[in-house]
Amino acid sequence: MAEVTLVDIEKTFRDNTTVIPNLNLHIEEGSFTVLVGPSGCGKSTLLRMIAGLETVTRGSITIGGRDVTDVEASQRDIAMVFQSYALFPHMTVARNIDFGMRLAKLPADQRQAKVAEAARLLHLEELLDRKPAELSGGQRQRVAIGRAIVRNPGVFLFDEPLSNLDAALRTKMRVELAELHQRLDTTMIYVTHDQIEAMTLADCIVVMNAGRIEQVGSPMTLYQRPETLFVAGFIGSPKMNLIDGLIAEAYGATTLGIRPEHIDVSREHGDWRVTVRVIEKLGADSFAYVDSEQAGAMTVRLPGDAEMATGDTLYLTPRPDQLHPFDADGRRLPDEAIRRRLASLSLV
Ligand SMILES: Nc1ncnc2c1ncn2[C@@H]1O[C@H](COP(=O)(O)OP(=O)(O)OP(=O)(O)O)[C@@H](O)[C@H]1O
Repeated sequence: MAEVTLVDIEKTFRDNTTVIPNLNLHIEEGSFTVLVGPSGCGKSTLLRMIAGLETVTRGSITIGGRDVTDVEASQRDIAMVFQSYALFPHMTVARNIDFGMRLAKLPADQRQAKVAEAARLLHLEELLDRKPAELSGGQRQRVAIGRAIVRNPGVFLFDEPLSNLDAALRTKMRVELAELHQRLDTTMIYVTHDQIEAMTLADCIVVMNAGRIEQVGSPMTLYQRPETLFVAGFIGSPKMNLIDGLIAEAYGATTLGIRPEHIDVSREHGDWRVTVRVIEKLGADSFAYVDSEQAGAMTVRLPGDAEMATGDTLYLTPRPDQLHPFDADGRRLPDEAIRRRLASLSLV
């Protein structure tokens, strides 16, 4: 188990594109940290630099207190699991898991015990004699994780390990990964562009945008208190409503955010009169996509059994304590700004 610290990291590729200008990050020992952000923001590059598969242009990386900036990947006390599994097709599951330990010339009895332990942890006991082609996608990914586990690394690195799996299997593997982290209690750093994966797996999320860190925090902190407009729009599904114009200005903001579940809905009265454009029924909840003259297009959460139809008129009232005000640079305004405004409206 080890902590990871990145200081003043810059990455410029040989063609002179700077993908990461200057990044500082401390990853706690034993944490499950998820790097999340849109395609091309530099998540994989950052992970590969921690792994030692990519050099850093400037700055330093320490793992478990040891400066590994110029240390080879194999000597960094890490194990990496890729999206593509990278299994040897001609070897059995047991041989695949055993491979690194054979190379390292560990004694046979020790290797056997470790393969058996990994197989037990990952529910692979019945499959040890099969070849990768005889396994499902989820089972192959478990073998790849098994190969990482037997190395007993201080840090596990995962690069979008579930993105080749179908939705049902992804959910199952997500739960298994969370359990694995609880059992092993090892630092895990996980790259994904899927914010649901980030919210459910992480105890710490790092939101990246164009090579910079937007915010670091627990899933609920990012959800309840996004510090930037980018994080507000990125975390949460369906997305937070972001309202510009006069309504935002009335709160001293350039943009006002309100989540679909934080809007009270009435048929008789409220702040904004809206027309229902589309209703999406998901069972437990429904989402209404509505249009209003004052606030533009918005999404509102309703109970699953709400009787509602396209063209209906509704009145919406945002909950005052759930508003997120942002300035013209996309930075969150201090709470006092909104409290003052609400006080002047006698809402609090
Ligand atoms: N070897 C390279 N040379 C030049 N540019 C590169 C190289 N590798 C990656 N890049 C660029 O660096 C940027 C970040 O890539 P990276 O793979 O880290 O993004 P990502 O956030 O992981 O994206 P995705 O979610 O699509 O995998 C991209 O613009 C990419 O084109």
